[in-house]
Amino acid sequence: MANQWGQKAEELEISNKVAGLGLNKSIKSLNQTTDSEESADNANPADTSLLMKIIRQGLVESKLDIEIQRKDPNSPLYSVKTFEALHLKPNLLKGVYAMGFNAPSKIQETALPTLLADPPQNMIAQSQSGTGKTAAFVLAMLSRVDPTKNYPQVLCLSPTYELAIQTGEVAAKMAKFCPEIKLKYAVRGEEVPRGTKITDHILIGTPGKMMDWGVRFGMFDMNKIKVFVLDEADVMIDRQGHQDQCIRIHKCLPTTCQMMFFSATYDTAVMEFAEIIVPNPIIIRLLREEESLDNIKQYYVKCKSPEEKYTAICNIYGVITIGQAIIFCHTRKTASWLSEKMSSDGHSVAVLSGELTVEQRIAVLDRFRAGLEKVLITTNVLSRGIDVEQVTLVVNFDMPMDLDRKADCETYLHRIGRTGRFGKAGIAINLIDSSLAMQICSDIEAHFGKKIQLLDIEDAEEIEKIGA
Ligand SMILES: Nc1ncnc2c1ncn2[C@@H]1O[C@H](COP(=O)(O)OP(=O)(O)OP(=O)(O)O)[C@@H](O)[C@H]1O
Repeated sequence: MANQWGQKAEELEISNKVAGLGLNKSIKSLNQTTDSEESADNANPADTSLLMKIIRQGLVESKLDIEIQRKDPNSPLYSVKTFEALHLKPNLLKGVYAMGFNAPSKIQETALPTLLADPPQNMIAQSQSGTGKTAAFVLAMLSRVDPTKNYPQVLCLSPTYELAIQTGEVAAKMAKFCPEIKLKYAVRGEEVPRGTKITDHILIGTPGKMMDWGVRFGMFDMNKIKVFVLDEADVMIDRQGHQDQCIRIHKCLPTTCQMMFFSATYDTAVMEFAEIIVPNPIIIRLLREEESLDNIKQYYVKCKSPEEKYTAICNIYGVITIGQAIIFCHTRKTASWLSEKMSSDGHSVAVLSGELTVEQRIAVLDRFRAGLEKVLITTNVLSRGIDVEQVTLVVNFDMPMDLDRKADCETYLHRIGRTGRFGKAGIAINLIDSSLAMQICSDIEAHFGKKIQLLDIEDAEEIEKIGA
């Protein structure tokens, strides 16, 4: 059965998974601001997570420490350096190795012994995208199942259809040698006739479907659920609709149910919510590798119009040798105007903005990574998460600002900052065409305490110096 289920995941090739699923529609409906070409083009968090998952090429290793908080000092806590030390069922261990995992990742070292311990421990875990969270909770889910009992024992909630499918695929692969474990997607399109009792052991899906099956139609007994996983907890809880559904599902779970919340980020409100609904949790956080502005030479150029901004970019290009560049615009309209202008002047340009499906975004990023285009013009759909080593120049065609038109320092950092892994030197150029943009630039300078120098774009010698 696990195979059959795995087959379903495999049948859904990336193109099927991400295209034609109304994702484009969901981007628009979830994020009103992307509706107009002329309004700020921002990222939808669920789409960003999906994009990150799909484009990731492997594990993000971290040398940073894990921070652990536990309310109950008696709860066991130890870490493992090998998967054998977890005493998994042999076929599960075989599945883990078949996936090419030789040793637990940093977050897995700490999370797994706790997740597998008896009596079960609740956990709230945070670590950045790509550090092995999904693999950790999926392994815990599979380990907890008693396959001799034919009813749902594990629920795993994801914010969207596509993210649920991603998690399901990991579970299917890991359970490859455990055909006795039955898994089922609780997502749109999956129908169970009324009056049927679900016999699968693990349900992975979205809150609406899970509510319908478990709470509204009683297709399984919520009281028998042993493990409840909330994946992408920040995205789940951030959206009011999901938060209500999560609470309603959670209320029907037995007090003995083990809760596992996993997320790349938790803002304060989300963490407060998590701590309310997860009794006595062990909280683990893998400190994230922060971006920094060290190694980045920052400049601003005064311009009077978008045309002058364009000329500024051309002047810079004419004088210094640039590996690859990313240019950030505020709206889709500006992004497409700029790309047309640059293309007609013979630059090889790619555009990545909010109207593209996740599949199209991946294609654009793949081409850019491969160096097929030298310039990537984008909006805030890509402020974070693209570590392209060869990018040497970042241009803020429009300065990042929040909804109150104030400096958005965090976005600025994500746009131009580098992590230690990609710590090569870079150049950032801010194009300033209004007093508001100037104000934002000064606020950013003050915020980071790092000088942003004026660059005279007419002066080739000066431009040459920045490339040196
Ligand atoms: N122990 C491991 N050894 C090698 N590769 C691993 C290990 N654990 C996970 N991976 C791989 O690393 C990548 C990232 O893992 P995973 O998807 O579990 O991260 P994540 O933290 O859940 O990311 P996200 O926040 O985007 O969901 C995947 O390709 C996964 O197959």
